[in-house]
Amino acid sequence: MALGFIKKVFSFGKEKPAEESKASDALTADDKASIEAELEPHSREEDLPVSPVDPVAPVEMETAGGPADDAAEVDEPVLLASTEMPGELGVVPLSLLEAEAEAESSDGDQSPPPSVLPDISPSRGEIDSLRNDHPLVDVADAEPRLQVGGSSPKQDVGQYRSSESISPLEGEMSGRTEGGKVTTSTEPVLPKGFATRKEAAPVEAAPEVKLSWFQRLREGLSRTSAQLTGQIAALFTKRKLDEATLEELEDLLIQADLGVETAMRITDTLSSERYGKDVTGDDVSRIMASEITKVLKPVAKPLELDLSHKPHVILVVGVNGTGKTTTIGKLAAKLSGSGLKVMLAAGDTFRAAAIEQLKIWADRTGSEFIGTKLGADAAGLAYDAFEQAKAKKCDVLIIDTAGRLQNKAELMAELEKIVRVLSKLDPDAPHTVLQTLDATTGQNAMNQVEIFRNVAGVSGLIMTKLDGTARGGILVAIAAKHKLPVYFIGVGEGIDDLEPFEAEDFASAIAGVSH
Ligand SMILES: Nc1nc2c(ncn2[C@@H]2O[C@H](COP(=O)(O)OP(=O)(O)OP(=O)(O)O)[C@@H](O)[C@H]2O)c(=O)[nH]1
Repeated sequence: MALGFIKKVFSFGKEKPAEESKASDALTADDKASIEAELEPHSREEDLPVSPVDPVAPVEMETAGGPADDAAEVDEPVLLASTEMPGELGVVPLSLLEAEAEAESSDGDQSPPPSVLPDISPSRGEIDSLRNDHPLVDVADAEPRLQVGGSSPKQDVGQYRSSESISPLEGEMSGRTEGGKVTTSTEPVLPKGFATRKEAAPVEAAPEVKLSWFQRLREGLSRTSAQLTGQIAALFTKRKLDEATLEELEDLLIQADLGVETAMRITDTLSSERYGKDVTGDDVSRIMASEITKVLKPVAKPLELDLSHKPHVILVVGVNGTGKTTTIGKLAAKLSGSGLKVMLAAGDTFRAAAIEQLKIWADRTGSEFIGTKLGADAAGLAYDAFEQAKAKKCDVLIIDTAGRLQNKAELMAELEKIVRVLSKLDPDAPHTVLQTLDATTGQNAMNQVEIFRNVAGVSGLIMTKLDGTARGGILVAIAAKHKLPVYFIGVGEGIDDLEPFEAEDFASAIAGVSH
């Protein structure tokens, strides 16, 4: 296609018609040389001057020609394309170009108005000579490269884009000549020395992988297990099993909160199997997992519901912050998810946020909700809840309670009263007293079980936050001492992050072995 014209466009500034180059004539030869030298490096797109963004066409302008002053610098083989195509195929009507050329030739002032692209618009003479030189090529053919970004050439929207930002569609629209023939191609044909920059494929964010509950349990207990297995491995490096190593091992196991009873079970078994022989850390871990499983298996029980009660009343107790409210929400989700009608009662009347939090869980799980005002009598609320749950034929009523151990006497009195009131309505109520234990608290959990067991007659446990930096060893000690059922474990804050307690899983996570 109009190669002559393209050449002209590319060599703009070097072969200006006399009338167009008057402004630059004012420059000295030295000035010109320095300008040319300065222009030379602008062979890369990023070096081109950037114009203000066109509000009419706020599109992917990679390179834009500035107003007329800057235009003199665009002495580059930059292909031009329209961002907004006036008229058919975005071609500037010939009449406009002619009018522009006329205006230029008649205008005494040689510095063109900034809104026009005088530096690259062909003059009338150029257009005519283009016609004569290439009779088969319509002038319009050349013009998609010569664009004013609006319908009027007077608009200050001289958007120049490098060929790299010309879309394939535009490339297709802008026919070109090859060997004198008009061709169309989807890719813009670039001059030698140029290459189309391919857009880098967007980097896909790695999908967030949610760990399985067992992985979270393992991770939560990894501190306990890593510390323990590391110490055990160090203890048994190139040592035969003797009294001293057994004693040291027992100490390590007790420090890991497993309790004296379980620690002795492990050392006894190890001693009977390997006394006087070489022992590796793996041997100890395997025996440890097996002995812990034996301690936990009897307490890993499902939470039994007696649905003949309607409602089966579950009273949830525990120190504040151990996860009572969250666990109630998770339980409600499981129960209502299996079609049971559940009511949640906000018996922690000391904390407005606790009431609000339980209400949110009730809404989330489609459970009935009953609450009272802040500071109201919790036992009264428990009574009302029981009556209402009966009236509404709820299958399960779960009652939240306050857990401020710092006021132990008051707490004991309140819990005792709740239990007493409930048993007036049903001698077996509450049918389950669940205590939540925070796995990150370690040894303190043992004391908590003792206190709440005496006050509220705890009948089963749920250990929460086993996904955190848990110190799960204490559950083994509690199981060995209290033999209370452990129903579930909390492995996250989400509604589904409550798993039935499995002795083997827990034991192997603590011992750091796979099973
Ligand atoms: N990571 C983790 N966080 C938990 C788990 N269970 C509860 N939590 C968080 O522990 C915090 C305390 O939980 P709550 O349910 O409010 O505890 P609470 O015993 O009802 O506390 P009070 O209302 O103050 O008596 C909240 O931020 C819970 O999201 C769990 O299994 N894993």
